[in-house]
Amino acid sequence: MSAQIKLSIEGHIAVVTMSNPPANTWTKETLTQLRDMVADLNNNKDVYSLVITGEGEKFFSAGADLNLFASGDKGVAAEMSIIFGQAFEALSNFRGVSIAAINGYAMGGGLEVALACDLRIAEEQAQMALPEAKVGLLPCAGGTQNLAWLVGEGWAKRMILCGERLTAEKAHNIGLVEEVVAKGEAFDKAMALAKQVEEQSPTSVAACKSLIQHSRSGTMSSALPLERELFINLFDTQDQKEGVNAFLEKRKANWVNG
Ligand SMILES: C/C=C/C(=O)SCCNC(=O)CCNC(=O)[C@H](O)C(C)(C)COP(=O)(O)OP(=O)(O)OC[C@H]1O[C@@H](n2cnc3c(N)ncnc32)[C@H](O)[C@@H]1OP(=O)(O)O
Repeated sequence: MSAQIKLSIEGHIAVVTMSNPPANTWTKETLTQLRDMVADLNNNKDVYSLVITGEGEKFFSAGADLNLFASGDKGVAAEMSIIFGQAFEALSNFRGVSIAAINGYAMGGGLEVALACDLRIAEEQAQMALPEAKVGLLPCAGGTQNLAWLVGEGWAKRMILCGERLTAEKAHNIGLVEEVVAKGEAFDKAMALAKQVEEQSPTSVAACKSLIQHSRSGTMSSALPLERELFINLFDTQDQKEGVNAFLEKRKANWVNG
């Protein structure tokens, strides 16, 4: 079977393209491909960031392939919810910076994959929703938690309980996406941000990301000692010495990701 989740590596950036026409929907196969791809990328020390986008002009992703749920088979529900969890948790835990370039509709699991990323850039015509309840389902791929965390309970409830679909502008106003760009420009903007990431030490970025993730589940009293511990651990890396010395020597740092 040809890849429906396509990968290309451009310098230090992994470009992941959802390519399952017509709506770039998620199936067991596409989720397995994403899960395994992110695991491989985590082992590639040359990759510092990941940009994910949808093929075509209309859809980022319309979420789970609803044909899979038509029979009402509970076994399929269990299988799909597990692989959704594995794929999107792998993405959330990606060592580098992940950026969703939302180039069209991001619905259900299609928005949840963007919510599993660190950053989101949407094109002006993109629309976003978690409409699972409209079809008797619920967002089972982190959506209830990630959305509420990102935009607060009020807007999460408007979107999940009332099925409200947001324009890119509205999504920006409530903090669901950090930036809105013109049609056709999300990918280039995401790549530019990923290039910006290359100026940071990848070891620092990985440690900082794990600390920010910790803020969701840990307490301040556990986070502050962890911050100090990871700060001290950076001094075991070459990147720490390279970064400080490059500054003092007024030159660009050459990261080794270690
Ligand atoms: C844990 C995760 C759970 C989930 O993700 S559940 C799924 C949540 N997602 C949705 O409910 C979105 C369903 N799709 C839509 O509501 C609409 O699409 C849009 C509003 C996004 C766009 O509407 P329009 O412009 O009229 O396009 P169109 O004709 O509906 O879609 C083009 C083709 O794509 C297929 N399609 C769209 N979404 C899905 C889907 N989620 N599962 C399976 N097929 C889908 C359609 O059926 C159609 O196909 P054809 O051209 O053969 O008629």
